[in-house]
Parts: sequence; structure tokens; C-alpha cells
Amino acid sequence: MKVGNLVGLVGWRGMVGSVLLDRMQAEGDFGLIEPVFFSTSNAGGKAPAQAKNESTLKDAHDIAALKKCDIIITAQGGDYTAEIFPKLRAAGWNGHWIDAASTLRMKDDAIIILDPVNLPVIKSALARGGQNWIGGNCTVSCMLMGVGALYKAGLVEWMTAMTYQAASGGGAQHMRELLTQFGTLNHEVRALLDDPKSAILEIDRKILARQQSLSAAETAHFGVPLAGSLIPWIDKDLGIGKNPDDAEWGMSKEEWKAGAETNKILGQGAAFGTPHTPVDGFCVRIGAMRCHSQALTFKLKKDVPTADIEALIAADNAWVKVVPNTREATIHDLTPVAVTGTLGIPVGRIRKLAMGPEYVGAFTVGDQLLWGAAEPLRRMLRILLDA
Ligand SMILES: NC(=O)C1=CN([C@@H]2O[C@H](COP(=O)(O)OP(=O)(O)OC[C@H]3O[C@@H](n4cnc5c(N)ncnc54)[C@H](OP(=O)(O)O)[C@@H]3O)[C@@H](O)[C@H]2O)C=CC1
Ligand SMILES: N[C@@H](CC(=O)OP(=O)(O)O)C(=O)O
Repeated sequence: MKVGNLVGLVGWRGMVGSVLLDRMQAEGDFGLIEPVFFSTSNAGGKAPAQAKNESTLKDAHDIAALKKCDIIITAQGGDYTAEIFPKLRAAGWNGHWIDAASTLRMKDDAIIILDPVNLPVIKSALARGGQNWIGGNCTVSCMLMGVGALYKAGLVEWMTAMTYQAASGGGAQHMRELLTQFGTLNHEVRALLDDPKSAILEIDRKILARQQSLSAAETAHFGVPLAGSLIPWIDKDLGIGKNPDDAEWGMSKEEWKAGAETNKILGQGAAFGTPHTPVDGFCVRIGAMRCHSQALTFKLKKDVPTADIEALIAADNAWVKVVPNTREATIHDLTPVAVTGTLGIPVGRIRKLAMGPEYVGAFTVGDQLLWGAAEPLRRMLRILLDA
């Protein structure tokens, strides 16, 4: 059945929502829909420029107003989803819910959307009457956009991902806090930096002293200094399982998502214990702004020549780009600075590892607000409108 085009937008003013609106504008999505803009804080206020007939903001808690929409896209956050989604469904709404938040991701009736990787999974759920379409974890989505080809080819026995995740993953306030910390540290040693004869160990000592004395207000969001440091834990502590055989033994929630979501996106068993490809590693917050980077190690099911691996990856989708494994290409093309604000997903450092011919390393970078959050949502909208 043809899906209607009355589209409710919730969370459009936030960081993810703003990136989403920009992309929808750039791709002409607003020409295909009748948008209705909602707000949790400013109902009755002026809707943004993309509004057509509905020029004022509706109340994002008004179930009756939400119920009129054929499709709702939300980047408002998990608390909003947890509160509103069950009420809407309980009120009999059977429209399509497209969501950036993780709340519903692992529900049986939800599909994690990343169509360049799992269009068949999406199409088959749509044919079965699926209505809940949830964006994946940013790190997982960026990783699969880069190396999904190896999974699709059935080559992966297992994979580890060691991540270098940007401040934006925590939200806008985390980005501000990181930059403020950088500024504070720079200010601390400014005079010494300006003097070419000053001693570097004196600068280092002052920086460390300032990092260690940052106040609670200066570390309110990350909890500890991030500028000039790193934090090897992201998202909740899942705690210690009942016994060491528990798959979740000692994992952070971000690390758990790597295995659970990768397998669910691919349409394989999502839970540990069901047939799945083991994916595990360590997730680390670093002082980048909005690109997540990852060092990947694969154990392949067989020895595949490096050139064939590169060719498979390069041919997988329109956004992935293989970066030659040279110093020059790597330092210019395989960094957050090179990738930020683009949909490009470079994959480089592809090489066989010393452990044996089936062991392959790779490094990939992705803008976590684009492929990691906003882009899969607007592409799902287009899939629904085209259905
Ligand atoms: N940040 C990320 O990397 C990712 C986030 N997500 C999901 O998206 C959700 C939203 O994330 P994010 O966009 O970072 O959250 P934001 O905090 O930027 O925005 C969320 C909402 O906060 C309200 N808000 C209050 N003050 C402001 C302000 N000064 N500027 C803008 N909005 C404001 C807005 O709602 P209103 O207009 O109704 O007041 C807005 O929609 C997350 O909770 C998460 O579930 C998913 C993937 C990645
Ligand atoms: N947890 C991610 C960001 C994020 O929002 O993830 P999720 O959508 O899985 O909650 C990070 O901190 O980098």
C-alpha cells in the first residue's frame, strides 16, 4: 500500500536533527513531503523555513497531532521515544516511525536501517508490514558502510574494532567541553609556547598539572579531562555477568552494540548464543570533533589476496573509497579532518597481519552525524515514499 507523505519531524533543531534537515534540503526531500514540525519546548512557535502549510510548531507530546502523520522522523532522543512511542501505538497509530535513538533498536519488530548494507532486510520487513525503522549505532553504521562488503561476501569469521570516537557522540555539550578544555590548556602555557627557548618538559608539567586540576564544571560532561587525553569507556557499564562465560562479561554498552547491532543489521542472529559473527573490541573516546575512526582486525574464513579485498570493498557502495596503504595517502585521506562534513567513508591501511594470511587489518573513518546518524533516516524516508 502506498505510504502517505504527511511527515512529522521531531528533534529537528538538535545537532543530529539539524544535520538531517540540511541533508533533506540538499537532496530535495522536502519537495516530496508535507512536513509538520514538532517541538517539545516551543509549541506554537514559528516552524523553520522548510515548513509549507503548517507554519507553526506543534506540541511533540500531543498524541492526537502526531497520530495524523503518515511517517514520523525523530532525532529527539531516547527519553522522548520511550515516553511517546508506546502511547502512539497504544492509541492505534499505524504509521511509520523512523528514529535516531537506540531505545527500540533491539526490539523484535524494529529494523536497524542502513540500506546500502541491508536493503534486502529492510525490503523484506516492509513486505511483512514493518513500521519501526531505527538508525544504528554511529560506530557500527560507519564501520559497515566501509567494510560491509566482506560480510556480504560471507568472508568474515570474526572481527575486532578498536575505536577512536569523537566528542560529538556524546552530544553538542561534549564538543563544547572538549574545545573549552583545549583552550584552557593552551592558555596555561601560552607564554612558554611563544618563547622558542622554553623547555618542553616545563610545558608538559604545567599541562599535566592543569589537566589534573580541571574543576567539576570544566569536566561536567565527560567526567574527566579529554583534551590531551583519552577515555577508554563509552556508554553504560553493563556490569560483570553472572559467570565468565557471559558474552557481556566486562563490556561497555558501546562495545556490546558492536556485536549485537552488526549482526542484527546483517539479518543474522542478533543475540549472543544464536548464530552470529563474533564482533568485539574496545571503544575509546578521543579528542576529535565528529568523526569516528576504527582500527579493524578480521579473521577471514580463507586466505584472500589483498587486491581482491580492496576491490570488493571499493565496489560495495557509492561512498566507500579505498585509500592506498601508503604514508602519504593515509595521512591526507584517512583522518577525521579529511572526512568531516562529507558522506565519504575511506577505508585504508588494508594489509595482511603477521598472525597469518587469513588475518587482515584495515582502518576506517566516518562522519558520525552523517552516516552515523542522519543519513540512514532520510534514506529510509525515501524508501517508504518510493514503496
Ligand atoms: N549525538 C549523536 O552522536 C547521536 C545521537 N543520536 C540520537 O539523537 C538524539 C539527539 O541527539 P542530539 O541531536 O545530539 O541532541 P541535542 O541535544 O542537540 O538535541 C535534542 C533536542 O534538544 C532540544 N534543545 C534544547 N536546547 C537546545 C538548543 N540550544 N539547541 C538545539 N536543541 C535544543 C531540542 O528539542 P526541542 O526543539 O523540542 O526543544 C532538540 O531537538 C540522541 O539523544 C540520540 O538518541 C543518534 C546517533 C548519534
Ligand atoms: N554512543 C555513541 C553515540 C550514540 O548516540 O550512540 P547510540 O545511537 O548507539 O546511542 C557515542 O558516544 O559515540
